[in-house]
Amino acid sequence: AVSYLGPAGTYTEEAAFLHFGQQETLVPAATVAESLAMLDRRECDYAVVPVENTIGGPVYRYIDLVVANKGLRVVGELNLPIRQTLLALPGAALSGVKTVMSHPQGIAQSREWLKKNLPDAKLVEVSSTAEAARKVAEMGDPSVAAIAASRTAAVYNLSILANDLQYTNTNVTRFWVVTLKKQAAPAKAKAAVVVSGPADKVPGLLYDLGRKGFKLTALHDRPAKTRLGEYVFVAEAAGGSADALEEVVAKHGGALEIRVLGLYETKSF
Ligand SMILES: O=C(O)C(=O)C[C@]1(C(=O)O)C=C[C@@H](O)C=C1
Repeated sequence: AVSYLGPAGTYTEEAAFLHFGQQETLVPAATVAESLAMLDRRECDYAVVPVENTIGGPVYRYIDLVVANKGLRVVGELNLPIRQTLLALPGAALSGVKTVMSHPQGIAQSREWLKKNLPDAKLVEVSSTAEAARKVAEMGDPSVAAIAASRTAAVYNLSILANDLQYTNTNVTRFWVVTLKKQAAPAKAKAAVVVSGPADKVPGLLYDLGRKGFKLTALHDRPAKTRLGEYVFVAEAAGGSADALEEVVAKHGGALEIRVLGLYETKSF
């Protein structure tokens, strides 16, 4: 089974379905933390987690949760185009909308549209886009709207008041598929490594990764919570081999603490 940030109708559910199809049961969780806890409790084998969006940037809360659980491995990645719609009760009018609810990323992606079309609306952050839609249906108040996927309208019997709220039509969210299970890595893949230590030791590591065929695709710095100048970096790089990665990790493993978070293939939709 696969856990995802629920309820039914989230983008994470769509990503999970695109990755696993009918092969796995999809199980909604109230939060990403809860969806990862389901792996610890062996209730699910995999979890799908949003990690980055074109407009909203990295979802640090979620990346930190994945990194904090040292047994987790990234075994897959999906890039999913995100088109945001405004959902409300059937019969509701855009001019009557006073409150807009969504996941923080949904609000961030729609900020320009909201400023132009609903400048006075109160913005309320909830746990997911589908949770916002579910709440709109439950409240039965036509002045409350949700930013969510168009397909989510049908899940909660809502109407679409507006389409394409996202700032750009190249809006994409990146998801990781994570697991506690041991799984064979593909021969040539994208790699994610968690690197802890002083910042000045990192360029050497990145240089050697590049030399060995890994093209850097992302670099995140998170607080190590030890002292200023020390960080937990998450570096992602594509195109190298497992052997080359092992070599580079061995070379730099003295100056830095390096953990391979995963070797995985990327699917873009
Ligand atoms: O709320 C959802 O529908 C989610 O799946 C979460 C999430 C995210 O965390 O970025 C996923 C894709 C979109 O960028 C908006 C929200």
